[in-house]
Amino acid sequence: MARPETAAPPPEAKPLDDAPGLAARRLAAELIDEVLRAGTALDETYERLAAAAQLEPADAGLARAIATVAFRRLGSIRHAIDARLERGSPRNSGPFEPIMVAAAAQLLFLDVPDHAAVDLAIRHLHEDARSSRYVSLGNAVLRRLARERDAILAALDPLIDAPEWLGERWIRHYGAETAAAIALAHAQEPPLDLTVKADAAGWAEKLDGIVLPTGSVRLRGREGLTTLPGFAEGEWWVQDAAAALPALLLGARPGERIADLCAAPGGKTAQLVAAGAEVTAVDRSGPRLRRLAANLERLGQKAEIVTADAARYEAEPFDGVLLDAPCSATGTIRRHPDVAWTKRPEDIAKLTALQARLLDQAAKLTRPGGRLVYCTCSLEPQEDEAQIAAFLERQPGFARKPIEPAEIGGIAEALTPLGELRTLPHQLAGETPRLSGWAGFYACRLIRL
Ligand SMILES: C[S@@+](CC[C@H](N)C(=O)[O-])C[C@H]1O[C@@H](n2cnc3c(N)ncnc32)[C@H](O)[C@@H]1O
Repeated sequence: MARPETAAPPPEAKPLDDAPGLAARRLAAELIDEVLRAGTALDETYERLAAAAQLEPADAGLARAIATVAFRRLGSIRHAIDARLERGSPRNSGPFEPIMVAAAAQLLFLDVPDHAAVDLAIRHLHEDARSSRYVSLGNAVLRRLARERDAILAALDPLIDAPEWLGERWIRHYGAETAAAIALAHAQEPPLDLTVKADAAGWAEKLDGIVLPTGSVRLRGREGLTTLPGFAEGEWWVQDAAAALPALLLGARPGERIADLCAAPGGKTAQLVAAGAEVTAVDRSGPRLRRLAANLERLGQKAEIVTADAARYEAEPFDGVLLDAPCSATGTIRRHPDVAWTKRPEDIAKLTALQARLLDQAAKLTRPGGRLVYCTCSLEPQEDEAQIAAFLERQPGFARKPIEPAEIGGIAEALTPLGELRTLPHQLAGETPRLSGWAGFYACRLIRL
């Protein structure tokens, strides 16, 4: 009798190399790979992958720091690697590229000892059969990067840290000099800005910060946010200084009914509530509205929260409407450097169409005599100045109410000739390059005649 066939036992899975620091590098390379392939935001990818990897907080933090600097300097990193790969990037090499990018980010831009960055990358390349064929190549390139670091850093051109199509648009819209200044600002880590309920000077002193001309508090440090005085008490929230301007420009007064469309996670809702308005916060994302609700709870604030597509949301017209429209977010690249590499030119056209629909609905929700502020965190005029020009053609019952320099701390360079807000990342000089700049924001204030 033939013996029954028994399946061969599965090959024993090789235990993962547990060299200290390797798990952090695995997560960093995975983050770089996934964000570039799937086009998902680094923040949400990190939350998902870090939870699955179950790393020590220090390792998870290091992985995130490596991935963030890798996206901030991706053009420079790729250029430095490619220049040392004589026959180009090897094909079918599995995770070779993200491992090399993560290692180069450490060698060129982070305070990591060279031997740790190189040794861990080599161990990592060994873990995948496809990349293990290129261990000697990877080793040679990384050692050259370490040896030639000073020359590489001296020759950096921040403009290549944005994809070519994006850099070209900045040059077209703002001129070569301003485009270079924007790219240089993006190369710096961003400062931490707070919007305070009251007593900016007092909080600046307690938290070692400076009061910016627009009223936000900019901290000199960046550590331990949730343990700082005033966090648990809900006295302030984190919000880029430029992002704090659109809600101010609406000029909400106590008791006024204000709609905040596309409100989550609620930085601007909190400002409107703090001004004493009765706020209805509308967003189509349930999870993001849950974050808004949690943020308001910490701040001890209340607003009506509505989950809805704002392009179809109907209600009794409001005294004021703030529309913080979904956009390409190219004004936030300094804070979210992955944005430069996940957005595509075709996204801008799609977003422009959605913004127009949202604007038309926002117009219906504004009472006669009421104000409508439209804003985005985009550097693209198509989403901004041109969007409003087209809106005013369609809606002759609205007119611009120009913004005065005094309303934005006297920073006249952030206003267009038509009195619209156009902040750019290189504006707002501070004590050091890291403490300078703000996000790129656009806002236009309209009134319904
Ligand atoms: C720029 S963010 C808003 C930031 C927010 N205003 C703040 O200050 O914290 C854009 C928001 O638009 C929301 N959104 C996108 N399309 C929408 C739509 N059709 N209706 C309602 N909300 C939308 C997104 O869920 C996202 O929360």
